[in-house]
Amino acid sequence: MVETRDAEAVIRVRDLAARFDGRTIFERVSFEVRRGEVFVILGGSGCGKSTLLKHMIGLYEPAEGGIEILGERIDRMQGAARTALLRRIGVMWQSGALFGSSTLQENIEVPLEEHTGLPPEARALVARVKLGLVGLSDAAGRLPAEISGGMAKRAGIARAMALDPPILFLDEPSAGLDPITSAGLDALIRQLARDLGTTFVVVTHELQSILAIGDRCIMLDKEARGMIAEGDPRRLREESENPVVRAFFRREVLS
Ligand SMILES: Nc1ncnc2c1ncn2[C@@H]1O[C@H](COP(=O)(O)OP(=O)(O)OP(=O)(O)O)[C@@H](O)[C@H]1O
Repeated sequence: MVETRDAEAVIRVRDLAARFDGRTIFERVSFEVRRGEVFVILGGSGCGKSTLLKHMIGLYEPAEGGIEILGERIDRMQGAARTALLRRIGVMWQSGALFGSSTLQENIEVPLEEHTGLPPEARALVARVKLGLVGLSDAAGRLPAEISGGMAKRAGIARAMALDPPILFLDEPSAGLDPITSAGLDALIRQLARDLGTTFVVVTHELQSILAIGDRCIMLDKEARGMIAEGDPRRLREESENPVVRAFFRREVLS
């Protein structure tokens, strides 16, 4: 595991509250994500994991509190400054969301075409490098329909990395994958964090993945409407005295 204790914070969430139509999803959520770590947001269905992720990438406006990404208040930014900040983060949604009629290579070239002035041959080269990083060099010419679910996730990561973002957000990366494919994806995430120094924020409720990839995590809870744990997932499994946290990590059923 990467030693991240003294690393600088690249994301700071302070006293964040999310409300929809007067209904509080969570409140008083505060934590930091440090450079180069794999940070996991976990919790049961409907506790607000995706909602938190959407706040962190500026899609939702906080009801209270604020979010700093790479030293800038994303929730207060607008226009060109906001677009520039958003270019510095990559996001892979659960669906992967590849363009079905384009090859993997073309899919990865899309953000390069939209956001850079690189000539076509340089875009092609960068796309090849990104596909190589996720182990898909041989699949560059294939269409999304011609690849497996695990390959689609890898391609989604390659596309999210097209602009070399220092922070990557992954929404339920192992959803729909069998355990072996999922373990391969976990290994890839760890490798990218280690080799490239990329910071990962991963939303998941897959216990095996959390233990395999997470340097640190927070756990949200629907009933508590907020955070009920923060720290190294392996330590939480051993040491947490919160019955909900213990039950989650030890796969116990709460009575
Ligand atoms: N735009 C929105 N408008 C109204 N309610 C919303 C909106 N987005 C999320 N919610 C509500 O917030 C709650 C938390 O949803 P969210 O999708 O964040 O949970 P989650 O922890 O990611 O769940 P899951 O693991 O099932 O994906 C749900 O009750 C959902 O209906």
